[in-house]
Amino acid sequence: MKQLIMNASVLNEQGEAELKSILIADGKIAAIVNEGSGLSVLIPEGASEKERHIEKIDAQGKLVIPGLIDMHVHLREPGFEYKETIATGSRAAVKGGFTTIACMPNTRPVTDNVDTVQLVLKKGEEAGLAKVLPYAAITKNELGRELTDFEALKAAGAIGFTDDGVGVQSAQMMKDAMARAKALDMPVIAHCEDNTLVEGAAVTDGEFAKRHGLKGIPNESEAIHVGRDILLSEATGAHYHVCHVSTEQSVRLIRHAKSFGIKVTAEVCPHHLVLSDEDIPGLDANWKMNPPLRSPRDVQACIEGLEDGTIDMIVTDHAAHSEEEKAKGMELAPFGIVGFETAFPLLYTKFVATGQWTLDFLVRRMTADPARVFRLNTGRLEEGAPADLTMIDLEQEQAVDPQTFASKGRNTPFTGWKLKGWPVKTWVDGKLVWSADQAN
Ligand SMILES: NC(=O)N[C@@H](CC(=O)O)C(=O)O
Ligand SMILES: [Zn+2]
Ligand SMILES: [Zn+2]
Repeated sequence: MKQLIMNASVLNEQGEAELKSILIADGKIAAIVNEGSGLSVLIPEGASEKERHIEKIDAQGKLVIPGLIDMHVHLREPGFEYKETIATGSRAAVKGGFTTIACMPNTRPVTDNVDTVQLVLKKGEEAGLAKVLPYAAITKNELGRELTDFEALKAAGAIGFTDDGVGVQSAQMMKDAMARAKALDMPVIAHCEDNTLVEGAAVTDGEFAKRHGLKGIPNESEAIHVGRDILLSEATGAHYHVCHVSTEQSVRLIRHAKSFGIKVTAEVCPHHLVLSDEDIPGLDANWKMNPPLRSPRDVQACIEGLEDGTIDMIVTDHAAHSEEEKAKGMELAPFGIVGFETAFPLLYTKFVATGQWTLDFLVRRMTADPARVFRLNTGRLEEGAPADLTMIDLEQEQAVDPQTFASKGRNTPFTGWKLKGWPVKTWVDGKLVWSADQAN
């Protein structure tokens, strides 16, 4: 059946909002016409009764954008279903306006084999919500000792290689990985962390660590890998994508590499754009993630990097943990926070509502830019594109309440934050997969 979203506020090429009607047919955007053009332009003359039947949805002037894309998420299945499952994670994703999500391989077993890649794809399809794209591990068990079978993993449907959760410690291993990825025209996505510089620390090396007598994670532990891997990307020609950039030094290195035409791309998380270590209220592990919250100067560098295109896209690094795990305190709890259900309103409120960014800029960094970097057939509002769409109520203001999350994870530092710009409906391939007014 065809659907018509009427009175939708749509951003045009110039980033200006215009009122449009969007016709969806066969899971695709069939037409986008000026509001008020009438149905006659959409229904061919002599159309049958069936062709004339269109379900109408009145957007009432709300924003409709391409479905958000999140290229860095943890869905925990298989192996850690008590934290999250592919079904609960996908539901949290579409509730947050995300229609395509790429999940990390630090599951149990690690997604280092064909069966697990296929299992993730199958569970993603069964959930029938967001499009779930699996990454495969670079090394077996993410132990950094032996490369996985890149050819077979690509053939099974993996979209890139990463040992996220841990850095690949050996430069030779990373170089071999990039050479093989290059031969297969696949990206290498890297969690950048030199273990010899970290040694069990939980927070950044800075004011907060000093005040609480904690060991610190220095900026160089990230940037050393970024610098090393940029050189390896140059040597091998591989597409190298930097995970969750958090330091001024990493931004500087990536900017420099891009100016030399090296094939490096990068992502940043909302929390690294909005919070610094100075905001951490105490030893609450809901403020613990990897990389850690850095100094205000690093936050500023990440914002500037995103603004000038050094950093290509925003990702959530959605990483659910159980309440018991997070109750262990700052030093013992696992790293990671959830992100799907707060990302858009958080960034809209902090950067767009304040006038620092245009709405179009924020939307591009969460849709067209990740689609371009990872060559995905989505992320654009265009005739013929898949009908992956998100409707957002820019006026609705609401406090973040983790008890209402669709995710199993409640681990967020944003509890109680009053935010605007909440997603209200999400379509994937033309199917309405989430609607605020139908949610319980
Ligand atoms: N980001 C995190 O703090 N945690 C991630 C791992 C990771 O992304 O490195 C996790 O799997 O929990
Ligand atoms: Zn990581
Ligand atoms: Zn991650």
